[in-house]
Amino acid sequence: MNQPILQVSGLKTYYRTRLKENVFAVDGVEFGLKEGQTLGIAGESGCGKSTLALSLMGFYFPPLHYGSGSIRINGTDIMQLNKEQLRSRVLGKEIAYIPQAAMNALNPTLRIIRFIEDIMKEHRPEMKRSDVRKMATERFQSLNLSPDVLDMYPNELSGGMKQRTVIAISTILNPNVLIADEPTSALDVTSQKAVIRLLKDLLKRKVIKSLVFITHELPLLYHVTDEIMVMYAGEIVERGTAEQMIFNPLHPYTRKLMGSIIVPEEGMKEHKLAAIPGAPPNLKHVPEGCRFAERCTLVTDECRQGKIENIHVDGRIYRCLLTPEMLEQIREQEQDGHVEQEAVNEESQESEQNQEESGLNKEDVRDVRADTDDIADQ
Ligand SMILES: Nc1ncnc2c1ncn2[C@@H]1O[C@H](COP(=O)(O)OP(=O)(O)OP(=O)(O)O)[C@@H](O)[C@H]1O
Repeated sequence: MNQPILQVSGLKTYYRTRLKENVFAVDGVEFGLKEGQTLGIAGESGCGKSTLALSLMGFYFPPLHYGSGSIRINGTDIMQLNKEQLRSRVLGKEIAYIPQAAMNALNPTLRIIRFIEDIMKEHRPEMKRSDVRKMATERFQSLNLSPDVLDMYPNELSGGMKQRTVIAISTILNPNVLIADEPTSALDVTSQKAVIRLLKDLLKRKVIKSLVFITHELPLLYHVTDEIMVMYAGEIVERGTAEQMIFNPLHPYTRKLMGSIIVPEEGMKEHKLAAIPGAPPNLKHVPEGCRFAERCTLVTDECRQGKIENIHVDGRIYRCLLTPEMLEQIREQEQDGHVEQEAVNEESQESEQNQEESGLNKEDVRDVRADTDDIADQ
């Protein structure tokens, strides 16, 4: 297949606090992204998702610092570029980033067209204002956004429309990679679906060539991305296809994450939640061995020693000492226990006590996917 558009190797980045302590927020991250690929990044709050996004953009401004590793975009290691080269050659063109809550950061005193004019002034100074407007109008029309929006102020737009407008502005230079950080959070379900439809449209029309979608809602990614990576305490602990990660997660953390997430969509409201006991480790003092060990029900002494290597199986990767066979055996035991528990609960009418250890009901996720696809096809 084609070469990766984005190739990240051994990336380590950290925050240097005012007290001169280091917070190792991204610690040895490796992954590649090819043309046409969509990759989801999921994990609890504070596991390093946004820091990874900032790092990929080369946004190293104190307190964030680059430690080591490489970030290659179309073969160019962006860590070898100076700030000016990064700004003129890479940002917005090769890789674009929509930060969390970007829609609330638009200057309220400017009409939408001004944001686009400013970008084009910087990157295509030869373009006349009238041509910029023509291009913006065509782009908005092609993405099913009303061109009337171009003459409106941000505060005149609804939350969902504002978010879609931000996405349209951020991709105006047709970046190879779009990184969207929690683009659907704080939106109602209808607006979430409209945002997802827009992202799919951007890919279909080849405005963008690949997508990285960051969220703490792992199941949401099933509708959006082909592959999913789960982050925990600065590391990638598992990567696989969306199908594998949602329905057959291997890493004990991914399994817990699947059992703990609130998905505000039809069909999932009945899903019983099981919070993950404990908290992630302090990233100022990362523990030896597996970083999830303190919260893992399958922990052994061995997990707390040395470096935990990635296991590669069936095209997926996970970081745990347990083999796939052992994990499968444990899953079967859990499921047996779960079925027995359900029978007891039915008898005693105490079904609320019944909490799943991991994994969603397959029908639930498929219902939501069908629902989203319906909307996407409209
Ligand atoms: N400016 C900062 N200075 C010091 N530490 C920081 C700073 N910003 C983030 N961190 C720490 O870096 C770690 C990773 O944070 P990050 O925001 O990347 O996580 P996240 O997974 O994106 O979380 P969320 O989903 O809440 O945005 C956390 O331990 C966080 O406390």
